[in-house]
Amino acid sequence: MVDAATPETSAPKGESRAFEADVSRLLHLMVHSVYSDRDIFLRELVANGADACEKLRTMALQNDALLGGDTELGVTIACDPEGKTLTVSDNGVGMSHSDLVEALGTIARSGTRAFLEQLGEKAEGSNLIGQFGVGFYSAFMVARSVDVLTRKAGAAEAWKWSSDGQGAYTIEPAAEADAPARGTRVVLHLSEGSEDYAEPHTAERIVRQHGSAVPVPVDLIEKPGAEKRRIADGTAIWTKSKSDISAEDYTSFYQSVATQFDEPALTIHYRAEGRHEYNVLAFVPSTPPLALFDPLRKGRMKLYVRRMFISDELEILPGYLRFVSGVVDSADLPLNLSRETIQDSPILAAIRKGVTNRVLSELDKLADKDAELFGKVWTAFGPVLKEGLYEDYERRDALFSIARFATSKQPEGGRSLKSYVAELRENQTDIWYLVGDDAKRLAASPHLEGFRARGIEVLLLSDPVDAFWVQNALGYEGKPFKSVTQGSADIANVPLAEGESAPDDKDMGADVASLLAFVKQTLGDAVSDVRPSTRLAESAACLVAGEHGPDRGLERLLAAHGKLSEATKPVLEVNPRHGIVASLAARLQGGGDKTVIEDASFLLLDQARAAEGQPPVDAAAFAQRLTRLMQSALA
Ligand SMILES: Nc1ncnc2c1ncn2[C@@H]1O[C@H](COP(=O)(O)OP(=O)(O)OP(=O)(O)O)[C@@H](O)[C@H]1O
Repeated sequence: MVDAATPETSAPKGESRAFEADVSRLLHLMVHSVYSDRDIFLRELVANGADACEKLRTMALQNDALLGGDTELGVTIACDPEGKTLTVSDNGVGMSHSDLVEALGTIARSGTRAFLEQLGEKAEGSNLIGQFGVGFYSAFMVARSVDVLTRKAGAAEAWKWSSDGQGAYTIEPAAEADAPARGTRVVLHLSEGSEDYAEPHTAERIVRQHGSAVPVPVDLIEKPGAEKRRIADGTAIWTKSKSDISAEDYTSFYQSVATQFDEPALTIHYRAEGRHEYNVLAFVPSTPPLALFDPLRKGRMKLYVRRMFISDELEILPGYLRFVSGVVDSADLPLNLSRETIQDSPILAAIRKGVTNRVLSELDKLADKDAELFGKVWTAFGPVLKEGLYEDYERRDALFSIARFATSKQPEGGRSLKSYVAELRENQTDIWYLVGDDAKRLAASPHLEGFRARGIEVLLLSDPVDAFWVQNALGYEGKPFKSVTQGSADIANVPLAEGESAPDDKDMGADVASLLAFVKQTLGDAVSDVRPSTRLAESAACLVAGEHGPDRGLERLLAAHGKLSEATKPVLEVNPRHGIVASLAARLQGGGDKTVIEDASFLLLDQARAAEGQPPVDAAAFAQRLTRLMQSALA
């Protein structure tokens, strides 16, 4: 919220200032934009005017003198086809000198920053503008120069900001005759080829398309001297009944409130009644918003109280639902509370709980009703929703119910835990999982062989957050989660699938047992143990974590983030029935030169690491060993 009447003590007279470097870059893009839907600039300016009105309305609750006699807040668009200008005015909160410098010389919006980052060094990405909208600066898509005349509510002085979008702008005191009594007037001197925007029917068309999104009335003045005509009534869409709202109205409101340009995948509109009354209109996008993985995890819900905008900074939905945008309008919250007091209010807590539960249950319903659409939502937001599995114990079951996974049987994803559990194999007591950072590598992991041979399905978890929730989740429907790379895999009781065979420790002859002892001695400190595996069918060896240490995938993740002071030593599991193992065991029994067996021991370890996407323990030694072995094989 803006501070109302900050006195401007030592504001300089006329001065020229350079734009922040990023603004210049952005403006360059705007001016040279080839983006075809330039209409968005008007929508951005009208939205800014409406925001300014709402800010003032909220501030006036504490200090009604700010409104003075001018209490009907709104936005006016004035066309001048002859003068080739288009003016968007509001009688909202206005800007002081420092507000101007801050707001119109730098980049404040996180969305705009993200847009620039997304663009990287490329300049040709200007078609992205349309997808994200870039606020005030989009005016330079159609204007060769822009004047902003503004007077902050309650202030005596007014300011004029001007720029041709070429790297600098000027600010000077506005002539009293030019200045609005309160609020902001943005005058666009239209550039060649954009003169059509000075035509009243163009402005009217654009506003009508998006009018239901604007929470204050919008008037049109068709030409200088003409009467105002109302073209949007400013009725808040969420207070209307569903039957009076068209799909287009919902979409355009969504696009404006979410600053997204896609269709919503899910629209949630309802009125909660009972102990607390509030209206909710919330949307799940169909494509991920920018800055989705911003560490601040800022939400996108706005709080209104009886149609009065209060804040878009309050946490209404938990961080893992930060992709949901929309509005909550409470009938019960007092209007004169500070943001901090509202944040702690029990009424907001009740709203938070109600809306969170509702969003999750609507997602669950969508999953039942339209699996394909839900699949898209899960692909876009699953990694974010899964953060809830880690941090929202209370709703873990609700989240488990909507979560979908890639599994060894269904690597393309979309498997629910419910269906996993419904198809457990005979004697299978656990939900098995494999964690890593690469879905493809997981699907090809040797750890899965023994599970495959027994028809046991394994969840393949490749999102960064997976390693964390799965470690402290108790289980699902009484079945614990168990890592296939940790501890001993007691799956021997699960019968083999038809035509499959898999090793078990009983398969191991005394010669293999001596080989494993030799390998262990050779590898020394590099491993904590070497033992026969029930996990493997085709591969010769794999690495697993001890029973109590972190899972292999989690350990790699912690190490990558510098969160592991000392790596634990893995266990090397060897397939006792593998051809290599049998030959090595025979060679060991036969006595003679042990170099080959030593080399092979290290190579077994290194190739098990490679299967996990890890480099060899010692790259130079690895190369020498491999060369020696190839030489003797080729000799
Ligand atoms: N008509 C106006 N009245 C008062 N302040 C304004 C007006 N237009 C712009 N501003 C100020 O300029 C800032 C930047 O505007 P811009 O449209 O670029 O982004 P934004 O409105 O903050 O972003 P968003 O659309 O995501 O809310 C605004 O936050 C506001 O402080």
